[in-house]
Amino acid sequence: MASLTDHLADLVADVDATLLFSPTSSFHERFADDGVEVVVVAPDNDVDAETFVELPLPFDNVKDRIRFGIEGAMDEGLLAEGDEVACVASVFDGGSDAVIRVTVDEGIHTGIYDLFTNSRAEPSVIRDVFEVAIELGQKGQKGKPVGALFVVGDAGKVMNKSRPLSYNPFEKSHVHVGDPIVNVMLKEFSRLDGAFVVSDSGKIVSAYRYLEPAAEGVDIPKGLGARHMSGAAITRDTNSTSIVLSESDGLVRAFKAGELVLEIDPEEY
Ligand SMILES: Nc1ncnc2c1ncn2[C@@H]1O[C@H](COP(=O)(O)OP(=O)(O)OP(=O)(O)O)[C@@H](O)[C@H]1O
Ligand SMILES: [Mn+2]
Repeated sequence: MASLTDHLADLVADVDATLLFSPTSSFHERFADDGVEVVVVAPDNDVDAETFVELPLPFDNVKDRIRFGIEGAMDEGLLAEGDEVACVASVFDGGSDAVIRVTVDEGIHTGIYDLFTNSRAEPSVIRDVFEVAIELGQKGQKGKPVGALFVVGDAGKVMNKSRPLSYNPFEKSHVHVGDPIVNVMLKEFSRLDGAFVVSDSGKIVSAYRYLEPAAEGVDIPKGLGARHMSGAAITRDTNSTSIVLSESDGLVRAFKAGELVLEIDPEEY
């Protein structure tokens, strides 16, 4: 046991900050007089933490969750390059069951925090679109895998860089993503070709859009096809964010400024 205890002591030695992921109140209180910066990362600030980073998605992938927390804390000036951080998180459902030590550096920065907080679209809109894409990835359309492409934010410009493949079923309607009925409609229409265009505030502007962004210089992982390429490229050509569900590998990916910033397996949610 001694070596295990030593290892744990090493893990947390001389850290500059502790990140507590979704702590209970009593657990959080124990850190009050610790003498190091404590940052709570959670969906809500139920524990009234002084320094708090809001998690918009549960991020089942612990690396993504930690990246989100660290990038958020960096953005708020709580952490800086070179800092040593102890992250206390739950990997299984058993409360705070893991301690992970991370050195803050550029390598950890994927833009995952930026994706939600510095997009033109409201963070809740990005989250709602993610949720639709994740659900669609879990269930498919009538049991069959489907793909879908959502371009969120800067809708006017996105419309200018695209053309209709057919009649727009959302023409003149004023419906918003996040509304349960609308989410059912989006899933129905995922059989249609092309992209959904969603405004900054979450209004569904169009379905059936064929995107025609300039794709030169867009560098996305090899093996991804036209849906992903056009979805990535439009985010360089406009101020939008794309959320893409792949029909072939079932993953949900997000692109911003022409780059892949997040990859989620819906089966893990
Ligand atoms: N430029 C585009 N704009 C909008 N939608 C597109 C565009 N190109 C392709 N798509 C849509 O993507 C669908 C799949 O195309 P493709 O297989 O080349 O993409 P992919 O990136 O491999 O995606 P998947 O992993 O889902 O197969 C097409 O049927 C079409 O609906
Ligand atoms: Mn394909």
